[in-house]
Amino acid sequence: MAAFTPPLLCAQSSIRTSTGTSQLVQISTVTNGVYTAANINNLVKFSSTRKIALQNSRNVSVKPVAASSSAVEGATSKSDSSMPGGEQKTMKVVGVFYKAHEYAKDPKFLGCAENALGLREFLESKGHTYIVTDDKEGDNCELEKHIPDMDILITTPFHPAYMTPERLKKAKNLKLILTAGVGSDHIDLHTAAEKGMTVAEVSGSNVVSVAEDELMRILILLRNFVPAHTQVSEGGWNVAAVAYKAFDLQGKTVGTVGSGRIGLELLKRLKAFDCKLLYYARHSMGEEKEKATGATWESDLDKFLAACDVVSINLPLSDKTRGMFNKEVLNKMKKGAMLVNNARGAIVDVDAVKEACESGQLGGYSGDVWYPQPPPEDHCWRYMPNQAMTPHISGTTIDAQARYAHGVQEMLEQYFSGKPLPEENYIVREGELAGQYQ
Ligand SMILES: NC(=O)c1ccc[n+]([C@@H]2O[C@H](COP(=O)([O-])OP(=O)(O)OC[C@H]3O[C@@H](n4cnc5c(N)ncnc54)[C@H](O)[C@@H]3O)[C@@H](O)[C@H]2O)c1
Repeated sequence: MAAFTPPLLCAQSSIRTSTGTSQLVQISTVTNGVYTAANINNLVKFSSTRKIALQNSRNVSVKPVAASSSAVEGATSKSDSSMPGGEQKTMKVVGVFYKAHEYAKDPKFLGCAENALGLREFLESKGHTYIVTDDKEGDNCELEKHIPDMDILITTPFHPAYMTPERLKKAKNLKLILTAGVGSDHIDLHTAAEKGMTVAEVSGSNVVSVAEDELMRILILLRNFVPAHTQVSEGGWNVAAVAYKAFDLQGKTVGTVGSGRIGLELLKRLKAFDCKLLYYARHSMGEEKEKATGATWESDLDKFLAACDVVSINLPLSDKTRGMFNKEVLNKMKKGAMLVNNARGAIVDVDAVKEACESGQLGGYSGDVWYPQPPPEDHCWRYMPNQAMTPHISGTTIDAQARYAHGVQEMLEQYFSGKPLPEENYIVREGELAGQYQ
């Protein structure tokens, strides 16, 4: 790459972020001399001392700086063995999304099978074949027909296409699996790694959507909202039947298990409610984030559980977290504490949660994640007491759909032009699993 030149509209430029990393960005708009750069494409080696404000991973403000021949040491794009390297090969792309039927009319509803993440024109104009289906279960489903010759698979956690070792082994041409959203546990990541496949998701795309939803669930449980709403919808009126176990959030101890992107966003939101905030994590999130949230790190899970009135789970589903909230762990929580789980259904033991809701060990359980998805009609969580369950909705708001659809298109563009994907999106790369899945 040539030496740094002041950014022009629609040009690419290397910048150094406030966190010290260097990035290649696409300059898209300019207001009052401040350039907005989107589409962070690439990591480059770069030694400028210029600092810019990194607002979030996809939106950077860049002040133009005079050209300097010493600014760029040289851009080194890490090559990725799975990239087509700029070949013009046409590919078979398969997308698996939930069907929206009568709700699909609004074109902004990008996440459904009918609107196919808004990718059809983009893919077909490049000569690629784009097959989209919601039919993902069993040996005779539509997805199975395409597994042997698909090149790219796009899936979503909201309607997960379970990519078992058997399915991945049959997928002889499959090189790239993209998750429209966050959480790629529906893919057998170890097999994908063994087979040299790349798995990537749109990291950060729906973390605010989930954190807002978790805050809502915490309030819904504490206020005993669901029985109150059911009561009036059914023609009843009984204040006592709700008020006997309705509580304020203020003054309670609320904790998140996991303090990654969602855990942090939740803590930031909870700060306004004047509660005591704890987080359980493998590492401290650092002084700056602790100060910003007012949260305290507890590295001992037993002590953490014993202290919390409300616990929110914000972990990926991995070999280490599967079944983590079993009967023994639930019994370490305060009697009557509330549990919110928007992470993954399989992180908790289904029967242990049901029994704890029945016995009152859990004062309430709320979440939007199940295993499998969709769950059977007779799944016990639908019928247990003290629950505020929903289908998997928190990360698929219309706003989140726009972000993850954009993120998927961006990754496809990168892949087709032989460039690496945004660093933070990789879940499996060159045989290695991302840190959060280890
Ligand atoms: N319900 C939804 O719609 C929805 C949407 C987005 C994400 N999610 C789920 O939430 C999860 C978290 O998302 P995120 O964006 O915050 O991810 P993240 O990678 O930013 O954070 C995950 C955190 O968990 C920690 N962690 C992993 N294993 C751990 C262990 N064994 N013990 C303690 N900590 C551990 C990691 O160190 C990391 O800090 C996703 O993996 C996904 O499963 C759900």
